[in-house]
Amino acid sequence: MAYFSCNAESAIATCDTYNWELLSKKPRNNRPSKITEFEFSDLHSATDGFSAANLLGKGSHGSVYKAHLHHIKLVAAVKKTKLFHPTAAANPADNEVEILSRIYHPRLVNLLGFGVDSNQCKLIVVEYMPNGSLYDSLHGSGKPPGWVKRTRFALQVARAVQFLHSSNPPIIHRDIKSSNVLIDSKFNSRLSDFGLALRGHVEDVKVKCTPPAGTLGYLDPGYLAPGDLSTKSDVFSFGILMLELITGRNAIDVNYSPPSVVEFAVPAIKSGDITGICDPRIAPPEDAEALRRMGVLAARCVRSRAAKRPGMAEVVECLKGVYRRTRMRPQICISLGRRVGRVVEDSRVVKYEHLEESMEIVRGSTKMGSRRNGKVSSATSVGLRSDVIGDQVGRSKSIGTAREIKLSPSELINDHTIRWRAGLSMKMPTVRLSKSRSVGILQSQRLVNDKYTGVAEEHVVGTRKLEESKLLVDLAENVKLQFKYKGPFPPRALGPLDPSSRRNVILALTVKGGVMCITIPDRHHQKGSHGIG
Ligand SMILES: Nc1ncnc2c1ncn2[C@@H]1O[C@H](COP(=O)(O)OP(=O)(O)OP(=O)(O)O)[C@@H](O)[C@H]1O
Repeated sequence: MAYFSCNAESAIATCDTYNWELLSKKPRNNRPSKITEFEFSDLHSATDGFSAANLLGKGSHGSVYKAHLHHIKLVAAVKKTKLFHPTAAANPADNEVEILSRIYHPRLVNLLGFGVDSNQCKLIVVEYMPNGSLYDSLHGSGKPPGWVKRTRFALQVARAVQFLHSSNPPIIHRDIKSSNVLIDSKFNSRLSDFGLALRGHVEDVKVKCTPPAGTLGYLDPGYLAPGDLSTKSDVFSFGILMLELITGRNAIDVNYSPPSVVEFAVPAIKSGDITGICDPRIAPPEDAEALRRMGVLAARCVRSRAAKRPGMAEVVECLKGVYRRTRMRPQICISLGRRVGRVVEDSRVVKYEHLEESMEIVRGSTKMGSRRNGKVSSATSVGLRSDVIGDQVGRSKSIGTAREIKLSPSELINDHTIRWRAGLSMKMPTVRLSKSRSVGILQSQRLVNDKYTGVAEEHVVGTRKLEESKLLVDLAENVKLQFKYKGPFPPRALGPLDPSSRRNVILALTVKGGVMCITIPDRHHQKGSHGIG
């Protein structure tokens, strides 16, 4: 193709199978559609002549415009790149198209097509990301994201980087930073900007001969010469991004001393003072352990010796656990009359690891007969915070005998509906507990997340006094949670499982065939205001 004959690199690309996807009928790499070569006139009219109204932003390699491609019913982003000297060693636009045309991943800002203008400037057409960048989200004037969102963003970016590193040959992004992480319409993060990316093995001539590049603050300090490059340079940049997520600080911010986020955060992480460096604009996470793990992981990623940094597969695994823990609070769990062992075995249990961990805590603590089979089952209060109750009871110890209390049906239960409510300023999802005997978890936060991403992380503030007559749980942001179930009426209420724990109220309600346990972690503990009946 003439498009790639403008410089040496492109010529190689032409000989290589760069354009296979343009030519092949069936898209590969799970790409939903094949890459299109757009007419300039189409892109021109789609962007209203690259008008200022459609300008999305400017980068070092060009300007990005929103494009309404009516003829194919698509909104896209068009990167209008600067004119590069034909003899320049590497044109980022060519490079970006070359690499993106070979890959597709849901956590990347994927290539849709390309074009060229009358000056032979490349036009790169990529998926449109309507919710700005992670940089904007963290450092802009809007409400900063909470911990659930932050850990999810981290995990999603990690997955994207892992995908790149595990490609054959590997792709090293070389410019991982929060402004290159864009947020899509479903508030998922996507890695973008492949202008500096290198595809090849470290021993390949191209990789060995390309001078170091990246963004100050994110750049691996050990990457001083072409030969120093490895996937671990991306790991370093990703570690900075994680520190940015934890602290809410820029990679380098001269308004602080020390200006480097590494120097600010890593000593504190090493000394165990993770909460001391948390973004002060948001409340600390429910699960300090999750944050500690993320902090330790970030500190490992930014180690000065590349060999000591973890690989992205390990990073992803660790972040999966972190995300899982973070989003488990608050949670509402149901165990319908099953033995603990079966719960653990049940592959449908979404939060397997967490379940197992939590069940360790309560094993044998609250035995009650299952109506279904008459066997003794454990009431699995899944999701107990080991950091909250661990000190008192230990992981595998009993947390006490359930005490029966009476809750007034008139106030607590209304037409088989159990309500927790505070001020009602927004509509919340209703969770139906099915009669099915399968074991599952309903997470209020998850459900809320999906629909109300803007308030995802600040739902549970804590428990109020759980009186005989009413159950009132205040939720931040004036959130109401409402759960419906089709159990016997009225349900029998038990709790708390651990009367000595002043920081959790655990309510167990018998429902048909088993027990529903609800754990409400208390973040804003008020002394003396707890206890039941
Ligand atoms: N696919 C997209 N959808 C929506 N907006 C985008 C898209 N790609 C880029 N942008 C916007 O355009 C801006 C410029 O993007 P670009 O990738 O050219 O540069 P950058 O990454 O911000 O900076 P640099 O090129 O110096 O690394 C971004 O900050 C972003 O706001």
